[in-house]
Amino acid sequence: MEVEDHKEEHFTVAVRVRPFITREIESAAKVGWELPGPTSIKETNGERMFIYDNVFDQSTSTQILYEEICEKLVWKSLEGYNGCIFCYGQTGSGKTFTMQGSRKDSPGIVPLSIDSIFTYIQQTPDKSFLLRCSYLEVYNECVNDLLNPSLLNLQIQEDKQSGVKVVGATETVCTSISQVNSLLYLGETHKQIASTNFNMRSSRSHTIFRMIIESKSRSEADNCLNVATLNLIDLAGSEGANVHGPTASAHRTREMSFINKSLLTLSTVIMRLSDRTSNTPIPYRDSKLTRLLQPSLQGESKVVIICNISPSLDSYEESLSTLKFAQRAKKIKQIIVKNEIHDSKALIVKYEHEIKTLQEKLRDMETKLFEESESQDYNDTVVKMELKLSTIQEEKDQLDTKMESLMQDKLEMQSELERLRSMILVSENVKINPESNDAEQFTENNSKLNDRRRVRLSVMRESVSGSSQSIARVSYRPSEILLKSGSDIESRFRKFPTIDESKVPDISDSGEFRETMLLDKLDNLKELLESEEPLERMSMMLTPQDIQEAREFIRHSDAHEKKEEPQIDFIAIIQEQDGIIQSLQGVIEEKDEQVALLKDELELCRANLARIQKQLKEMKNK
Ligand SMILES: Nc1ncnc2c1ncn2[C@@H]1O[C@H](COP(=O)(O)OP(=O)(O)OP(=O)(O)O)[C@@H](O)[C@H]1O
Repeated sequence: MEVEDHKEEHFTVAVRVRPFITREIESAAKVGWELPGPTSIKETNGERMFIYDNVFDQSTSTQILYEEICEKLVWKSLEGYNGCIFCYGQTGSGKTFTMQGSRKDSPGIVPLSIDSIFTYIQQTPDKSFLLRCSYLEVYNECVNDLLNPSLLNLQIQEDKQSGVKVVGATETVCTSISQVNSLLYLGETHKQIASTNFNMRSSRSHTIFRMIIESKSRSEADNCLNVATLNLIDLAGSEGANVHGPTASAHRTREMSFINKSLLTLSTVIMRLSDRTSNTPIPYRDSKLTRLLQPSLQGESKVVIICNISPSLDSYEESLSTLKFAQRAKKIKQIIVKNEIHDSKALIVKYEHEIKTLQEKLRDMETKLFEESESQDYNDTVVKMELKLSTIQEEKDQLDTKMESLMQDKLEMQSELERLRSMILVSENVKINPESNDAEQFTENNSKLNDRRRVRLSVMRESVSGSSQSIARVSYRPSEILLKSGSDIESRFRKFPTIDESKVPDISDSGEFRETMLLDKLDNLKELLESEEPLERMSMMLTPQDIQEAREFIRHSDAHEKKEEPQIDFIAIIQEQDGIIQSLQGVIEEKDEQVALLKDELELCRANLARIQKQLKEMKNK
């Protein structure tokens, strides 16, 4: 603690005379006091005159009063000096009007102080502040929390370090004027108010709005911290028996006796403090009010007392008593000290430390997030998955197309089968007469077929000798199969012996070929059905064209050699092909599942990436 200039200071004491109110005007009350100057007040019907720091007449607004005697004290509290402002006076003399006022028409000292505090903070960029507010009332000698009505009869504790403290009282950290005003409003709703003969809205309790102001230089070099308490007190008014009339309830009488007792104790404390020659103990502990005011009254605070009086002669005695109280208070001197703290117990230091730690954590997290979002691995994974997805999608599309064409082929084969069946029936039952017209027709067809056979053989030979790059159909020898495929399938079948063209028998003369060609193809087809590769299996499928060609070829040879056409099991072929179609459907379904899974995974990856980027962006904005 540091003594400011080591100078003694008096309490600042001012008197405020309110205007006549309706009740007084109606009773044609006479003026009891006149104001000869800005610091003096004199009896209208006598010689008594009192001098104070300020005397405010009926026309002075609370704003002027505040600027004259309160503003400096509030500023001082922001520099680390405790401050206490309270209004004293008889009931209905204007204490609440002066302390609270009305926000709209005539703001009181409390809202004006709050404005000053925030203006000061705004205009002091080299310091940081922390503001905590509490709002208490002393009602019937019980300390109640006005910010939490369930907290009643709180205990007052006193220790050397933290001074007088109300245990468990709500302390709210406030960061804006509107937040403090909300607290005030909340407190007002819980305050004890009743209607009396003197005041429609009479305060039945003493209320203490307390702000604890921590302030600290923002310079690293200066680690000194100031903590000040600003108490803004609206006392209940002293009351005579006439305040409630002869029919006063026990409840009101009890309230009145508590109010008067505590005010009397305050009066005694002020009297003892003003008489420095006396060694009599000061009875702070005789009332809750004086216990709470003790730190301010015994020398730790700058104090401003506003004594409110009615101008009416009818209230002369009460006003005189108030003026005498003010006169005693005026004599009190004290050495004001600035509260400087050099340890880290203050909340602002604790919070600053927490902020620093959190900022460091945030920076770490930001770096991690940045690294992760920038990580090649992560992006690679996304790219790889996208690629995989598109490959599988392509494969699936390819399979879909093949599937469609297979289905089409199957339909054609079925219709061909029907046609062939009818033809087989005809050839079995009907003997062909070579002399007939039919035979002529047959011979003509036969020669056309032989032409086709020759063309076909030359294509086959060309293919086998490698002159054709894209082989539509490859025939190695009669027992080999007919293939339609791409180069991979082609190479797969290069395992078959390479053909020696000179040894290729004349197809037209080969009776074996006619019978075995389709059967071989069927055998190969069966063998390849075991294959793992659906595309290869599919490529081995017989097309209706294959079947028709083979059929015609066989029929022609049979006719030529006058042999019976071999019975080819087309139903078996279709069934085999159905098997392939089914297995293909299975593969397509698998692919569908894979695509769906990959899409989900990719979505997740993208969502994660978006989330990380968003977090990063928010952190950067902060
Ligand atoms: N300076 C003033 N100008 C105009 N009206 C005032 C002034 N002071 C007080 N009044 C009016 O006088 C009445 C009583 O004032 P107020 O309630 O502030 O008295 P009080 O001292 O707080 O009374 P109590 O001790 O019973 O609570 C109110 O109607 C208030 O509006």
